[in-house]
Amino acid sequence: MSTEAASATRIDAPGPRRTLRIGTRGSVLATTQAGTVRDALVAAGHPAELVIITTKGDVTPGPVQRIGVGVFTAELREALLNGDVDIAVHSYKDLPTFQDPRLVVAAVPPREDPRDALVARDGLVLGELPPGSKVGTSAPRRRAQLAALGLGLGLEPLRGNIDTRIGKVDSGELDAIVIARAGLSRIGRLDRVTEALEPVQMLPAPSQGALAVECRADDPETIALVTPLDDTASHAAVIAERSLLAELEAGCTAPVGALAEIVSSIDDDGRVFEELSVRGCAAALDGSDVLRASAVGAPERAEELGRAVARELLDLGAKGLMVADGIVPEQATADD
Ligand SMILES: NCc1[nH]cc(CCC(=O)O)c1CC(=O)O
Repeated sequence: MSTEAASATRIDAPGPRRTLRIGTRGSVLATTQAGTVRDALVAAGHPAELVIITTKGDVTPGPVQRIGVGVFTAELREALLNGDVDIAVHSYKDLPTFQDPRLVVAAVPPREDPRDALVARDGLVLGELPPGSKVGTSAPRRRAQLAALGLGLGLEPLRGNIDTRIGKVDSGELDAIVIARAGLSRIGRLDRVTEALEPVQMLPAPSQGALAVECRADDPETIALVTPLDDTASHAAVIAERSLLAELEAGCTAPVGALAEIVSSIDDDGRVFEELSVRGCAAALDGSDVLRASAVGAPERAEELGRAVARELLDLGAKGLMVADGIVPEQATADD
């Protein structure tokens, strides 16, 4: 077979094999996450490579609340819209709730355990930390819920990548930190978790532990390649949690927690069926008050369930609680 014939065969084949370009931030966590998407695409026979993109959140020090909306995601979305990459992989909770109509989240891969994790000195759990212990976390949601526990902990600001954060416990600068368990899991550091915080004490950030695999809305070819990576249960949970957040008109720096989970129920005839349980909370920043609400229903009604829980929180006075604390929803962004 001549070279010409070989190349003619390739051109005639359905869907010529271009290498898919996957945009990601450059941190170990981000490249590990995006690497799982690349590996899944390659395993399915679609060549793919990572393209590192630096975001404002990577280069700007200081509290993320002050830097602006979408600090970890705006440049990735720009690269996607410009056609510099075909796919962007984000930590879902870093995405603003506003969805650009030119982009679609084509897949939510199976979610990691969404809980927050305590990484404390000497293997301590939360209840063993003496009053006055220095606990690092910048997310208002975590600060508020920790304060509400009434343990007398000293809450300290915390930013930087996961290793930097853990380093503050190792050096003795802090007694403990609270970070997403999913981040530790993805980079193989679960051994450092001294307690996974139960959602009754600490509801995670909406969509924590989930990835968003985003494509251009006008690129059906890439969307079709990415769709098989979607996990229906994870996707439904994230839709519920984010519609809750959107209905509250709050961003990821608001003291709002949400967790949706598929649970098994039994009907009158003894048949097992699946439902989506949605829990949400809105807290005063100082932890003086935490409002809670929940709903259960068919997973197909994820968006509606999330909104219903949000409306119940609003009826209970969530807006006043958050606005009184100086949280301006329009400025809210992700540092959770
Ligand atoms: N912007 C911070 C951020 N974005 C995603 C994660 C962890 C992984 C996840 O929740 O999916 C983290 C770190 C943290 O909250 O401790």
